[in-house]
Amino acid sequence: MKKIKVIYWSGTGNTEMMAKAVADGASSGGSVVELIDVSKASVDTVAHADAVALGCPSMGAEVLEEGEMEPFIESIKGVVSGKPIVLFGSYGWGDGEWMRDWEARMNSCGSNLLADGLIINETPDADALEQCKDLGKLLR
Ligand SMILES: Cc1cc2nc3c(=O)[nH]c(=O)nc-3n(C[C@H](O)[C@H](O)[C@H](O)COP(=O)(O)O)c2cc1C
Repeated sequence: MKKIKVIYWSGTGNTEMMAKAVADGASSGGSVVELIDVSKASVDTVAHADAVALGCPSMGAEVLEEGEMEPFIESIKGVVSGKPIVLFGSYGWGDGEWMRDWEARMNSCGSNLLADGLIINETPDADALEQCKDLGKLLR
């Protein structure tokens, strides 16, 4: 059975809602799925996973959240080569630049990105949550 980790940071809950839906989709195939706040994740969490979903909203000026998510992504650079990964996150007023930069960064570490990063404007509606579930299914 596959071990799938959904690791996220969320300030006001929008990306957390996405993360729960991604985890829902990922578990629909009987895989073992764990939803983890990034503050409780480590390099080993990613290293020992068969597939990983990473979620973070656009923060700062089109960057990852800098206190926890940014250092975490930096820390996992050495263990993501070939790893099946999907990225997701909520944003406000931008055009998704943070996600494009994040994808490029994961690609440069050799990650196996299974889809384009899923970006949702502010609070996900029912359709957005379905998109999150579908994203999660790719990890199964
Ligand atoms: C400090 C701060 C910086 C932000 N910077 C951006 C930004 O550069 N681009 C953007 O599109 N949205 C930006 N936002 C909006 C958030 O990405 C948006 O509200 C998102 O839904 C928050 O997700 P969360 O509820 O998971 O924290 C920012 C929000 C905050 C609080």
